[in-house]
Formats: sequence, structure tokens, C-alpha cells
Amino acid sequence: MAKQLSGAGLRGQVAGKTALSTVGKSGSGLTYRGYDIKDLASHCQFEEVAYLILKGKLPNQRELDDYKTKLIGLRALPQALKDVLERIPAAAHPMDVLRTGCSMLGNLETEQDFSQQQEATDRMLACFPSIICYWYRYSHDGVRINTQTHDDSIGGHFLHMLHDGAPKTLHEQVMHVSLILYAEHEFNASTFTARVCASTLSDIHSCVTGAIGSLRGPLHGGANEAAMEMIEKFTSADDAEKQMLGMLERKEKIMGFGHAIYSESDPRNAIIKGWAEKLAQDTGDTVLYPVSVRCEEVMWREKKLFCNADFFHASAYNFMGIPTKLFTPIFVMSRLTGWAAHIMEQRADNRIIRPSAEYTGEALRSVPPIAQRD
Ligand SMILES: CC(=O)SCCNC(=O)CCNC(=O)[C@H](O)C(C)(C)COP(=O)(O)OP(=O)(O)OC[C@H]1O[C@@H](n2cnc3c(N)ncnc32)[C@H](O)[C@@H]1OP(=O)(O)O
Ligand SMILES: O=C([O-])CC(=O)C(=O)O
Repeated sequence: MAKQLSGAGLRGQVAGKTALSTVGKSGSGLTYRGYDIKDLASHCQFEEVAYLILKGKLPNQRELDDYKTKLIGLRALPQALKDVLERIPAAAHPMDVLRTGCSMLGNLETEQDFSQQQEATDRMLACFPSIICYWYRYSHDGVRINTQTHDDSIGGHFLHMLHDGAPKTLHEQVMHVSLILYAEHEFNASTFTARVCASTLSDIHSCVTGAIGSLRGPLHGGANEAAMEMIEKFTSADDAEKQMLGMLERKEKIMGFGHAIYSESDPRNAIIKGWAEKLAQDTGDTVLYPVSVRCEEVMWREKKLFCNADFFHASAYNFMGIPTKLFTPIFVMSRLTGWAAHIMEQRADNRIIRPSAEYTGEALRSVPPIAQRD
């Protein structure tokens, strides 16, 4: 059953058209350009899905090979961007680093006109993992990494730079799935940010920089980090249950649960949960995964709230040795595809997005001379 959508936050209002994805059409489904997310996550690599979203069709083998080769060739960072990254402190949030990195790239490789939008997107897709890892490894380990690796995939490239070694096959596979799940989601807050910016005919780096800022918040992409910070405090499944009941009693918001559009479940959850379980077995975990499963049970039993895409991403990323503060930047590495496709769609049929407001302020009055003011 579809969720009844109304009220504040523009909920339920159609704010434009898209041919990119459907979200919650039957209460719980998700498709990218007509393909079910379950099918895409089972059969595709992330680069195939990026190609689908950005170029409108699934690539054949030759097109996929060419696309991957092209992206591999775009991983190196300009010196001026590396100089900027080296000046950002280790205590900065990596989402702020990425926002600055994207903006700096826009200064160095400015989109001169819309005919460059696909090229500019491919460049960001290839070098966002480099930006995150170059800053992270320099500020935390004091090393200047070579970002021009020859890893086959974007996820593998990211893990390789982060951990200074080739990733396990299982981890690279999970990265493909994770990046596919996060790639596109209709008019969510960050995508809508990108479209509003695009509707002024601004450049693509401005649109993406704004979208990164919107994704950062804990009610949106930042929820995967917030979920991790919560579950790592629980010592066992029973402890998780006790603490969650207390949080619900105190009417605290539990990050990683609920959704603005889905009513019954988020289709991405079952998929990433399955991979989190495999990773738990692989690492010999006996705490984090059972804790996560209990959180899911308690929230459903008590509130009929289900896990969204972010919740089991927390344990999955943790099992792969990814620091919590890099969770949301991984979301950016993927969602960039959705943002860019929406920017292109907006540009192709544009009218400036400018809604109206209901005025709730003072009635008309005259300006008193300054000497007569309180
Ligand atoms: C990839 C993504 O961005 S997915 C979303 C990630 N964000 C989170 O996980 C943050 C936690 N979740 C939330 O804050 C919300 O569920 C949102 C922002 C995702 C959706 O917000 P809304 O559309 O306003 O939620 P909705 O209308 O379904 O809320 C219904 C009720 O459930 C409550 N509720 C919703 N989610 C939660 C939650 N995670 N914890 C506790 N209560 C919740 C709401 O407070 C509301 O209660 P009220 O009627 O007493 O005010
Ligand atoms: O659609 C939303 O509101 C949030 C979400 O799940 C996403 O952006 O992936």
C-alpha cells in the first residue's frame, strides 16, 4: 500500500517530472530507468548502473570496458587541488572536505557550457574517491598517496587507497552492491537541491556542491554514520533492546529508520542486510550484526518503523574496516550519478524552480525614525 503523503516538507506534491527512477510505487519498490533495484544489485557492477543512469541504457560488454577504462584514466588529482586538500585539518568532516574538493575542481576544470556535462560528471565519478582518500591518508597518516591506481572498479579503487592494499574480492563485491543501492532516488532532498541549482542554469559543480551539503545532514545521508555511532555503543542484542526502548520512551529519533516515501519497507535494506550478514560471518562478528538485527526487530514491534537504506550499511562498512566518518562520502561517490542525471534532465526541460510561500509575518507597517525605536 502506498504511503499517504501530505503536510509540511512539500510531502506528496509533484515538483517536476523524471524518467530516472520510481520510488515506492507499490509501497516498497525501487526502479532505475525501469529496472528493478534487486535485479540490478544481483547482476550488475556499479559502473554498469552509472552508465545506465547517466547515458540512458545498460552498456554492452564493449561499452562497459571502454567506460571503465575511461574512468580509470581520470583518477589523478590536479596539484592545486592536492594543495588545497593538504591544508584541510584532520579534524574536518570528510563531507566538508568533499564539498570543498568538488568546488575547487569546479574552479580548476570549470564546465564552460552544457555540452561538457557528461565529461564533467565522468571526471567527478572517477576522482571523488581520490579526493576523499588523498585528504584522509595525508591528514591521518601523513602520506601523499598516488591516486592513479589501476583497480578495476570505483569501489575497489576507494578501498585500495584507504587501506593501502588490494581489497578482498568480497569487499569489492559489496562496494558494487552498496554503490548501486545508493545511486539514485528520485526527488530526495539532495537531488532536489541539485535540481533547484540547475534550474538557475548554474554550472554542474555548483549543483553537486550544494547537493553534498544537503546529503550531509543526519536526516538524509548522514544517517548511516549516526546509526553506526548508536549501534557501536550497544554491548549485546539485549542491551540494544533495553537502550532502544529507553530512546523511544524519551521520543528520540532513531537514525537509519523510517522513510519519507516508503510505507512498508525500503527495498534496499534486505539487500544490504544480506551482505552485512555475509561480512559478519567473514569477520567472525558476534556483536554488531546481532545488535543490528535486534534494533530492526524492536523498531518494527514497537513503532512499525523499518530500516531504511542507511541502517545495515553501517555494520557492512564497519566490517570492511571503513572509518565511520567516511560512510556518507561513499554515498556521495554513488549518488553523484543520480544528481548528475537529474541536473541533465532539468536542463533539458527547464523552468526556474521558484515555489511560493504562505506569509505568516507582520501586516504592512511604516518604518519609524531611528530615534523612536526601542
Ligand atoms: C538514504 C536516506 O536518506 S533514508 C533517510 C535517512 N534518515 C534517517 O534515517 C533519519 C531518521 N528518520 C527520520 O528522521 C524520518 O523517518 C525521515 C526524515 C526519514 C522521514 O521523515 P517524515 O517523512 O517526516 O516521517 P513520517 O511522516 O513517516 O513520520 C511519522 C512519525 O514517525 C516518527 N518517526 C519517523 N522516523 C522515526 C525515527 N527514525 N525514529 C523515531 N521516530 C520516527 C516521526 O517523528 C513521526 O511521528 P509524529 O507523527 O509523532 O511526529
Ligand atoms: O528518498 C529520500 O527521501 C531519501 C532516500 O532514501 C535517498 O535519497 O536515498
